[in-house]
Amino acid sequence: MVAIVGKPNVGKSTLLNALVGQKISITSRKAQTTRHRITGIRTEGATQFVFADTPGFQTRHSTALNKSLNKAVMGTIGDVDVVMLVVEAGRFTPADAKVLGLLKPGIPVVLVANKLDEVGRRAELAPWLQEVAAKAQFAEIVPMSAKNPKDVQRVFGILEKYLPEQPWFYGEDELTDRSEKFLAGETVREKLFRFTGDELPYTSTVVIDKFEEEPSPKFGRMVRIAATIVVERDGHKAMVIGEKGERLKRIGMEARQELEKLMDCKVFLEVWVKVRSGWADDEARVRSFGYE
Ligand SMILES: Nc1nc2c(ncn2[C@@H]2O[C@H](COP(=O)(O)OP(=O)(O)OP(=O)(O)O)[C@@H](O)[C@H]2O)c(=O)[nH]1
Repeated sequence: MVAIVGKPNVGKSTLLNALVGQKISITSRKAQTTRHRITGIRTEGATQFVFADTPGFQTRHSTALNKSLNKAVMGTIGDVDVVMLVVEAGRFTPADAKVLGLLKPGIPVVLVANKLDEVGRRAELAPWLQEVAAKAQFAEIVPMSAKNPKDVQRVFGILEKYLPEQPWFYGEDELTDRSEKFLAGETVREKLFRFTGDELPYTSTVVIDKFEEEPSPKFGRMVRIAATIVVERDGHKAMVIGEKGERLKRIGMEARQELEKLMDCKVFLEVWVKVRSGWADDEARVRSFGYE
């Protein structure tokens, strides 16, 4: 069991997807796009790596949503064999220190200095590496780029050393223990953020209202999905819908195409947009949307 922790936007989801070898978690330029603990599984030779992705640790705002996110981080890091603490190479901020402070003593921590490709000259990194080495007893410090396949491959050999000998938890071909319904919500959310760029606040979410499966003589299997994008303001709703509904159409179309590939079946997807102002501050509502 490997936990991937770190403040928002350092590249945890990118790293998880690269390690699993297939897109499981969503990534975006916007901070805090990962809201759930997502398990990705990779079996390499005799070793099975089970990864837990965690939401970026939010320290700035303290809404009900953020409290629930922070609880999810705490829940993940308690019971794993090794923790990968992801930071950006050349930077160790107070937010990184805060995440480090949450880690349970006794569990080995591999410090991943990600986005190495953004560091101009590697020699410049040496003093920084020395500085961070003094911050804690890291099992290893790994400067790398989650976008470089060679670096990612090297990570398996590093993590392996910290894993116990025991039977595998999952089958060799399994990639995630997440349901298709969950993946449907994540996929719509990824497209939503991709097509709205930085305009839409991260408090917008996606709720799956319907997920019905039926056999189909023509396609083998068919799934009907209804999704609602919940935003906080009328202005955000207009933004999501776009001119003449173009943007919403695009979000729905791309999400449907991706889901058909992911689930290997015919998908009918309806996407609606609703306004719920202030939902991020309402604890009961946060729970009803599935964030505990
Ligand atoms: N240049 C470069 N960019 C990267 C690398 N890894 C991730 N990124 C980019 O960094 C941004 C954030 O990546 P994510 O994987 O979504 O980050 P995250 O830590 O999961 O973010 P949260 O979900 O907010 O916690 C995206 O634009 C990625 O493409 C890397 O090795 N090099």
